[in-house]
Amino acid sequence: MGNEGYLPLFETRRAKGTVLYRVFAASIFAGICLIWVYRLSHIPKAGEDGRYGWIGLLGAEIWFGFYWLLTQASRWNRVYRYTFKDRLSQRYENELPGVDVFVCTADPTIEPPMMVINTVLSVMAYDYPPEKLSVYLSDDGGSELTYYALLEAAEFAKHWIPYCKRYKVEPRSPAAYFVTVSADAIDDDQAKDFWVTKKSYKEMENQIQNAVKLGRISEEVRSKCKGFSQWDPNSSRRDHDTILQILIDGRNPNSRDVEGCVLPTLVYLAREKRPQHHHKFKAGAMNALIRVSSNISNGQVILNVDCDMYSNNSIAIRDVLCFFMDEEEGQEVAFVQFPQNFENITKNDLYSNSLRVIYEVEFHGLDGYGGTLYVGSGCFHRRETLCGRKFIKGSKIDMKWEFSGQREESRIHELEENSRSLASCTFEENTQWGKEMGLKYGCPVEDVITGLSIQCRGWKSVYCNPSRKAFLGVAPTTLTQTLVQHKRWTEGNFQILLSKYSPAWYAHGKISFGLQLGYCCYCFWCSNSLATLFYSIVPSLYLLKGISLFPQVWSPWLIPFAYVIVSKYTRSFVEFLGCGGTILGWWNDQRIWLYKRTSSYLFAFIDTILNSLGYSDTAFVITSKVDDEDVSERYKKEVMEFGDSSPMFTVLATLAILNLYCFLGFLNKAISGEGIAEAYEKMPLQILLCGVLVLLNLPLYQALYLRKDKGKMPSSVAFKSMAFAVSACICFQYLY
Ligand SMILES: O=c1ccn([C@@H]2O[C@H](COP(=O)(O)OP(=O)(O)O[C@H]3O[C@H](CO)[C@@H](O)[C@H](O)[C@H]3O)[C@@H](O)[C@H]2O)c(=O)[nH]1
Ligand SMILES: [Mn+2]
Repeated sequence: MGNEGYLPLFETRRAKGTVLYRVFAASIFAGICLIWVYRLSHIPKAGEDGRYGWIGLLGAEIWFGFYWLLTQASRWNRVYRYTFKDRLSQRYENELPGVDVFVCTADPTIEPPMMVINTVLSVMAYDYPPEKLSVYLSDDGGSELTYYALLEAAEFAKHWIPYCKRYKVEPRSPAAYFVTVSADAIDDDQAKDFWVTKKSYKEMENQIQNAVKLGRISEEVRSKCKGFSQWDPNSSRRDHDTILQILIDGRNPNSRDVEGCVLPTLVYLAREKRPQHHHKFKAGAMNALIRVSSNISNGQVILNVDCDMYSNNSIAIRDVLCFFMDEEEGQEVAFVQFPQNFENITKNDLYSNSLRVIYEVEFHGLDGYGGTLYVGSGCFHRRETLCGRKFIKGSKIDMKWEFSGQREESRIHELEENSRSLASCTFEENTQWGKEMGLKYGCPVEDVITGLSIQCRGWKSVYCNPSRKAFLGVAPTTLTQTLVQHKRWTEGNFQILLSKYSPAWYAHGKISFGLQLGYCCYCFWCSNSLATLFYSIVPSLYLLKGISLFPQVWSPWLIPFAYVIVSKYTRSFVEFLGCGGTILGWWNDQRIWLYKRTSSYLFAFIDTILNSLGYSDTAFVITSKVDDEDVSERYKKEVMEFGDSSPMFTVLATLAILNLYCFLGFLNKAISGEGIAEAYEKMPLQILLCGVLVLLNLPLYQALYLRKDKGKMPSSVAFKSMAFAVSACICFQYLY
């Protein structure tokens, strides 16, 4: 428009102190270069001690230096976004677009129906015109229990939504609301409604929990609702017809809440599943939802949330529309991603699952280069760009909502019937779905690759991180779950690097160079495993043998090492605290950093290679959102959980024991031989490295040797890893 006096709907501000940061980063890079020079110029000659170790370290340090450069892309140019929601209301309140919310669930045992409907209720209660809001629940578990819970939720919504709107409550997930808000803090005029609403919530909860305990739907309930007839006795989770029901039709004049206001549309969908057709995990579910919703509500904006990520901020949609509807810059924005925050993080974030630095620093950095990653839950898309539309400068996507009339109850059945085929197994055959349209198939991080392809078509994205968190989810609460989740992400990211859409080459020239580096930073996660493994094994073995691989105390070459180590860790420490972490949290983060690189990333690396050779299939292991009581007790006390015989633990324990053996062996030799001080002068950094590895592993030694509870390391893992570690040390000591 370029009109005068134009007031934008959002504003972008650069982070302060970038110049200072850049100077600091340049100085670290100078240190890294000196380390490379040192390594290259001091390679031991053939036949001298430590030649192979040295060359290996050279490789590792070149890798780390290169990777460090990649990570700079996400710090170089950080930006923050601020929206003007009042201007949005002033200009567009009557023309706001339709918004379709997709909630995904896949398994009623690890994603309990109560959790699912709380998420559904939280998004139904968005501060948004209800006739423009539609909520779709995709149930890949095809579960009668989830369906039943949704039926109950549709009833409860008639009380819950008016309650939320009248008293402007936050958060709007009833479960979260009733635990965070105490009755004493409620005004007298609200108190009565509070108790009535709470009571009806509890009643609903009871009904649903009883059904869950029973494991099936009682005949009495079944006979009350004809929807259950869609489950025939022969159908199973992996083999059933499309189940689709419009529980509330927002366009039906009769669907009203207790105060007579219109309700948002609510739809249950379990797409068709057949054993002979691959269902493509979450991407498949999302694509079915895109089609089905286009027939029912066809909102121009699509929000996806996982079933555990309830809306914690009822005005988040308005934040998003400030980006989409801004007259000058809005037309190039394809999606708006919110950070994923979690409500079950403990004080010191034992498993480092809050991903603090990624969401508080790195994504702001990527945003400065034209867009953040699409990371699934908490992302708003324009329907058209998600369906494959290319960006053309000057062409506009109209967001205005057009009211298409009311719909009588009799027509709902017809609508359900003709929507059903859109979710069938065969619908996508010979179409572009999963390729150019919708979410892409074949990658366990369907979101990241889809977002990248959208950006490669010329679109930008926005990272929106307001101070009131827009979504809160459930993070893994055991070490295994954490490592498995990271393995899936790492594997997916690595596949993207090797795919047609590789940010390393395909994206070149299509997205900005900074963003390209930013993507590479995540896509190269798994390549870190080899360098990290080398660094955490070989220097320790050489320490045991008394061979130095780093500069000695009085050598000037120690200075670049010391500078890089101190400045890099100081930055990381300050950054971590700045993102709201604790000191112990930072220490835990270092441990998980090590564990991820030496197990998740390693397994992801191996699997991706096997996969590309055709030996294995990619899977999507769903993260469990429930725990046994004693597991969650330990989680709350921040005691690490090792009670699982995962092969990842064997690797971790082997490394931990190896380092302990080397460290103790070295101490023993030094004390009885040349003395600690002399050994320290000769090998300061190796002692430091091995010592830190031992310190980081303290909880693991405890789990191996001291703990008695169920979270201790299983004896089979302990036995195997002892045998591996000790034999490796002995072989190295005597044979090499
Ligand atoms: O066949 C499937 C498998 C999973 N899901 C759903 O996908 C979501 C994500 O699964 P979860 O096990 O919770 O994975 P997370 O690692 O926690 O999820 C992150 O990573 C995923 C990609 O790996 C993204 O899709 C998610 O949005 C993002 O939050 C859940 O709602 C599931 O119900 C399906 O709908 N169908
Ligand atoms: Mn999840």
